[in-house]
Amino acid sequence: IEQRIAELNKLLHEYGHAYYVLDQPIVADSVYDQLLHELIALEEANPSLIYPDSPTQRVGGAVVEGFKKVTHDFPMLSLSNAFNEADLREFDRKVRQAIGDHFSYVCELKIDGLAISLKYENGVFVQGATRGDGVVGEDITTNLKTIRAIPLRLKEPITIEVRGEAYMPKKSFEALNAQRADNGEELFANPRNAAAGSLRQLDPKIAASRQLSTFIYAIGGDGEVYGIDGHAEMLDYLEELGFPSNKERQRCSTIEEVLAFIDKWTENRSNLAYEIDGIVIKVDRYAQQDELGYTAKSPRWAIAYKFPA
Ligand SMILES: COc1nc2nc(N)nc(N)c2nc1C
Repeated sequence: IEQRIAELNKLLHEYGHAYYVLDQPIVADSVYDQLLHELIALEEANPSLIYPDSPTQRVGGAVVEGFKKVTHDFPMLSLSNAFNEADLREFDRKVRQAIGDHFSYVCELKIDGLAISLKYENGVFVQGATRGDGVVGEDITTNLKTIRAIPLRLKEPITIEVRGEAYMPKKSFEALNAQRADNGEELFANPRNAAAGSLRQLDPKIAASRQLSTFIYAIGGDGEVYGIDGHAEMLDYLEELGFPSNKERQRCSTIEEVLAFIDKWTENRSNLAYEIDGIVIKVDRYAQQDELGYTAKSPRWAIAYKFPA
């Protein structure tokens, strides 16, 4: 029995990662479901053999009375905004004034969801929180556990805090609103509101039914601690650990390349499976980010270009 339970945990972890994190299923849903039901049955008969990170534990949480407050170990940043080419060129001018011309940007899609922080101790997911005011957020661990793209255990037993965007894919949003229309319920205005509403549910079973996902885009604290000296490299490392990160990121050497990336996604964003509200541009290397530093509330080494509303 122990051996079969261990094998099922391993298989379901691998299949789940491929499907929910890499978006590259390796078995049919029916196979996954069949194995999951076998594990549920074995765990019911042998509760002492339930692994804490078993996929059956994702929707285990009881209904909570409310969400307790959490002070982030590392404050969650906010990005300054750019609305047009002139803003972007001004940002680029300031960067070059501070660190010269030998650097590259990393451009990423700005997912239209809500910011979350995930804490792992020795590789195990222990706490998840909303951004709140950047310093104090709300503990929504039980709801975040229901997001299959969030690994319950990392590939390495490390202690790390990561930040990302929780979001509702367009298809899930359309299905949810169709169902609400049938039930005569009020519709959600957009996927962002639907995602926020889902993660504020006191009953994790409701959050689990909303098919949310996430992309991880940063860590809390100092990347050099992990022997990594740039953001692009950090995103690759986070993927190796088992986190989902958005693959549409691109290194750009000049603001012209950044503008081209923005044009490309201004055109193509309707083809994405999720909504984006802009493009985030970051200076890649940590040493150069440190040189640029921060204003009172946001980094000088990054900017968020917002699409026209
Ligand atoms: C470094 O800080 C940040 N990085 C980000 N990256 C992406 N892709 N999207 C965001 N919304 C985002 N937000 C912040 C505060």
